[in-house]
Amino acid sequence: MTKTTTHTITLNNGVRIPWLAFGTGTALYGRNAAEFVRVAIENGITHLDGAQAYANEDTLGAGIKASGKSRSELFIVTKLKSSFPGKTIKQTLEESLNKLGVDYVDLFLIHDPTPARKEGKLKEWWKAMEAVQKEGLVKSIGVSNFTVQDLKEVLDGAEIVPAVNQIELHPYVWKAAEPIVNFNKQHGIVTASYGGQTPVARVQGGPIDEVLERIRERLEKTRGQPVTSGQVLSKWLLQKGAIVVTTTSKSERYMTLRKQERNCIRGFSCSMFSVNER
Ligand SMILES: NC(=O)C1=CN([C@@H]2O[C@H](COP(=O)(O)OP(=O)(O)OC[C@H]3O[C@@H](n4cnc5c(N)ncnc54)[C@H](OP(=O)(O)O)[C@@H]3O)[C@@H](O)[C@H]2O)C=CC1
Ligand SMILES: O=CCc1c[nH]c2ccccc12
Repeated sequence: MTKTTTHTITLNNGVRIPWLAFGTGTALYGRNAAEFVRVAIENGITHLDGAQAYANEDTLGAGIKASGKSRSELFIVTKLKSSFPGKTIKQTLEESLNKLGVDYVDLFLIHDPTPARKEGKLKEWWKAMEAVQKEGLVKSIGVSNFTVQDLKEVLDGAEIVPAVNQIELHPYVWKAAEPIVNFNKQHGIVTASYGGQTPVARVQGGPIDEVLERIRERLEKTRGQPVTSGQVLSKWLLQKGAIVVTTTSKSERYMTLRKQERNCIRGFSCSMFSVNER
């Protein structure tokens, strides 16, 4: 198997997380993700973003198995679903591990603070997250869609600071996201982004199109090779210090994703990143 270069960010517990992740939600939600995941891994992507709510952890697991990659070469994420009546957080995680066919995940996130917030149970949920990390079922724990207020509540009395807060991040939500990104940074929490391609994938014709096009053209000229608006958006995320969780349902875009990582990082010196061979 060929070795690939992976750009990683070091989390607050010393664990290294690959900067680019392949997501199994949105386009792949509830679908058989196996072949998409296998091909993503074949194209050098080692960070796989799943969730209990995506209803496809079993096929994410099948794709991982079919890739032939050893467990230590992959970074597997899953997220706690919003509601799990009659079960404990640990039980839902054990079900995920079973479906994924692994005995630990690299990162386990609380997907959505809303239900716990409503019931005043954010601290209780976080205690249960800390417990599964201590038991070795997950290497790192974190959160998703958490506001500054949610984070403050969890940090008050936490034994383990969340390693990651995965949030929607692109220029159209920057005003709302900036305080969260800053708070994450101040507390050693790595920001992971989703929805980063929104300006090209979902809101074409918006006010930043012109700026994106200007930057794209300039980069294309200086690099002497094609640059896409999507790459410009990923570079924007990189400059904010954010992990990029993206996805595609089209095989022709896999190579672009990998190229996107190389092109985004090349020529951008950032002490946050380390490069390692896998
Ligand atoms: N924590 C959370 O609450 C959430 C997490 N996520 C995670 O993040 C992952 C990615 O989320 P998502 O919001 O889809 O990510 P992106 O914003 O990166 O969007 C990916 C989508 O953009 C399309 N796309 C990519 N490039 C282009 C282009 N140049 N022109 C037009 N369309 C393009 C792809 O379509 P195509 O298939 O045609 O290539 C794909 O469907 C999810 O799979 C999930 O794992 C997502 C949402 C919420
Ligand atoms: O991951 C993105 C979609 C999703 C599924 N469940 C939740 C809960 C809260 C926010 C987003 C999502």
